[in-house]
Amino acid sequence: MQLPEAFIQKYSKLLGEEAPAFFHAFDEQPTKGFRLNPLKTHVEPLNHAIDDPVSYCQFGYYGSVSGKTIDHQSGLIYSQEPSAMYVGEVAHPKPGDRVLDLCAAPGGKTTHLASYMNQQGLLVSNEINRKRAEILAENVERFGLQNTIVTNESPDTLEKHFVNFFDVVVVDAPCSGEGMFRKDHEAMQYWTPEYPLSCANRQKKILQSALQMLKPGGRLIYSTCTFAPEEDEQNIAWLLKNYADLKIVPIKKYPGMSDGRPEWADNNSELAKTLRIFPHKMRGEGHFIAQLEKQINDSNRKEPKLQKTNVTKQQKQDWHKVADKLLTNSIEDSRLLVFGDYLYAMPANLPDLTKLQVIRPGINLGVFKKNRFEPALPLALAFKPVNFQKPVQISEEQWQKYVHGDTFTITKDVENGWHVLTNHELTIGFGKVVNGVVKNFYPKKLRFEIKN
Ligand SMILES: C[S@@+](CC[C@H](N)C(=O)[O-])C[C@H]1O[C@@H](n2cnc3c(N)ncnc32)[C@H](O)[C@@H]1O
Repeated sequence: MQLPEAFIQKYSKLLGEEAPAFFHAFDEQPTKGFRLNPLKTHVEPLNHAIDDPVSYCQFGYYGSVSGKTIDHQSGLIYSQEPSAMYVGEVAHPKPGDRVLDLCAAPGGKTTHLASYMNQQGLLVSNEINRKRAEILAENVERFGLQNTIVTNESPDTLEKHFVNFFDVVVVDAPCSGEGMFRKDHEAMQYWTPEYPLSCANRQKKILQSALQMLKPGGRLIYSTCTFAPEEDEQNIAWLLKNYADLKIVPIKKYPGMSDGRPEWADNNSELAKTLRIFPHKMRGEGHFIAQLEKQINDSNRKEPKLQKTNVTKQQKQDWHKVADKLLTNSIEDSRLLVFGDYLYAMPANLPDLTKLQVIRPGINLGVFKKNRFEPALPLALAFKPVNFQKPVQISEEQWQKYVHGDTFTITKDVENGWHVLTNHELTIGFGKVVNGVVKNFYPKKLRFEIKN
């Protein structure tokens, strides 16, 4: 790969003897990987081998993902570059925690963080870019997350709503993406010698907001997929100088992982506790990770007002008419929230969202049409087959028709009405059965064709 000349000069100087091996790694194939979704691992993948685990990630495997498979469509797997998997592993929130993923699209870290939370607590997954936030919401829904809301805010707006609120904040920062060069050659086109510094300034602003939202005793996980010291050790050095209440928490280093480089910042030896993944030392594209803790102080912590349900009597009736026949356990009415024509189930104890741009305030349960309610795909994906009454098992051939948007026939003894469709013990979506024909409600924008 033809790396920019200034890049070669910079890293020759920084890495010395190690530099040739580092540059050589850019000519190797990128490393691919995926994580299994523990919310759905009552079954093994159908279409992907899990014989090459990533040693440092509980859910991670090496291998590439095919999107047009039951594994992917059902949310059983999520494609993620292996070194990025260590960010979620370091963050490792507990069920019940309040967690913020501040720069979240397309959702690699969010889905990973949720994997430890077992649908409990609250995960706020935020993305500043609207289009990317919509893709993030799609991935959150595919993964079946019940405790996650997706917001589309700038960090400085978000910070006003969640002061000292979160147990864990992840800042997977927009960066100069030097670790992406091998995977995405275009990333190199943006690179100039000045680019890392301009990214570092933007990252400092994001970090300032992140710290406002972190509660005393909480942890901040900062990561980038770049090698640039300006965005990595130098930003952490800046934090330590400017925030007396922050301390670095060491990160466990697996074979091949490297210490952060104090000499690439202000020589503060604490910076060695941060972590670097280099592509010439491990099977991965490269990452920088730092973990910091906000010391306990006596700052005032005011609990925010909670979001109240706003569903009308008629809407409640329309929802229950469908839900009572579809679900084995009901969703509490106090969690129902209407946004436009859509009905959502909020996570428990959700703070008031009135002034925020919200893409998804919880599970999208469905849409109110004139005098009726139509269940939506995310409701099917958020639960297991056992959580639905009378699930209908479909074959792989029927699944292919379903994801293509076609109607298909099933045995005539299946009752008319809404049914969750399953394959291989995984929920796939909803179909409306009318006299042995399954009407297709798979969202148009997600449809795809399998060419045999
Ligand atoms: C490295 S990507 C995040 C990847 C994501 N965490 C994942 O694992 O899938 C950084 C994200 O930050 C967003 N971003 C860009 N400028 C931002 C800003 N000023 N504040 C917050 N986020 C920003 C980008 O749109 C991008 O989606």
